[in-house]
Amino acid sequence: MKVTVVGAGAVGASCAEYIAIKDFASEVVILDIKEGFAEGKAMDLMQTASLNSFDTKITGSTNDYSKTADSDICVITSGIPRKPGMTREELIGINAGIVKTVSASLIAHSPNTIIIVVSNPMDTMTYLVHKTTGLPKNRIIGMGGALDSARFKYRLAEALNAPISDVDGMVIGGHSDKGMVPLTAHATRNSIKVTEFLSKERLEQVTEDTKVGGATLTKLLGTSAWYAPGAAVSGLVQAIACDQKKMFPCSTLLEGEYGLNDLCIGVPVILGKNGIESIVEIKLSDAEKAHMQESAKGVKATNGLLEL
Ligand SMILES: NC(=O)c1ccc[n+]([C@@H]2O[C@H](COP(=O)([O-])OP(=O)(O)OC[C@H]3O[C@@H](n4cnc5c(N)ncnc54)[C@H](O)[C@@H]3O)[C@@H](O)[C@H]2O)c1
Ligand SMILES: O=C(O)C[C@H](O)C(=O)O
Repeated sequence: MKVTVVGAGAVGASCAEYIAIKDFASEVVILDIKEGFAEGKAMDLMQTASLNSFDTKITGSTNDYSKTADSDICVITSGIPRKPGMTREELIGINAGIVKTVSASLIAHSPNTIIIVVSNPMDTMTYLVHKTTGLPKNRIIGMGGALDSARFKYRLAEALNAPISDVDGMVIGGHSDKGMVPLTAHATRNSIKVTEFLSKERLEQVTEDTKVGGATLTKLLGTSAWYAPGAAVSGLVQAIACDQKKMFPCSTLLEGEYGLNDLCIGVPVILGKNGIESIVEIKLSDAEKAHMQESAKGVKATNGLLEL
């Protein structure tokens, strides 16, 4: 199993590290445009192999896509992150050009690959990959919901004063400050709905804190987060590499599911060796449906800025 990660920055390196530590891939190639940067990150990570007990071989490449040839899975993290006060949507001007060029170069060397898009604004970048590469929809996956759900569980555990392992919950919708739809009515603590334990007001606070999770970290760090994003990507990569048939909310092209068309947005999917093996349609309340429609409107407005 060969995995390429484009972008050796904060998220790309974190993602490569988590993939290696989980020790399911034979090879991880990190590629960056900055001279020597990916090679340096790869060497530093390889020097953790004996300490962290993994056998995954990590190599780096300065923009030489021949090194990525025949990758089973490619992760795109290249592009600029936001600074405090910015929205993810403001990154479109620079990141669209990068994602378009990078995805074409990856596919030229790995025509059968599955692509995971991380660069922001992620739902729109995932749609761009659809529009420009012609890959089948099961092989283009946007990562956002897995991260947002992890943040949702963190906030739920905080509100419940419970260990995170007690808590389950999912965030669907767009990966944006306003577009996320945390499914509070479906969230549970050990199979009991959290609505049994938390007031409506406290759950509204959890929802709000979840939606601005990325912005909160960006304000604290001066740039956007990387540990949880890297871990979330590694979870998707592992589910595909190990054919786990796990359910994650991922951004995928919708063709009528959830009453939505011609956009990529986060919905629950099953991930296995073919990438997105199916889209799971769950029953939403009228309020949740309305939030999804509103979220889709936002994603479509950003898609409208693409020069296709
Ligand atoms: N979808 C998500 O949940 C999620 C989570 C975190 C970050 N992000 C996004 O991921 C992206 C990367 O964030 P980061 O914190 O790692 O940024 P970073 O600046 O640390 O790293 C980005 C890297 O991309 C490289 N790069 C730029 N253009 C390139 C090109 N054409 N080819 C190859 N490499 C290129 C840069 O040299 C840099 O090393 C941002 O757009 C950020 O918003 C998304
Ligand atoms: O917040 C960001 O801009 C980065 C990423 O999308 C995140 O949610 O951490």
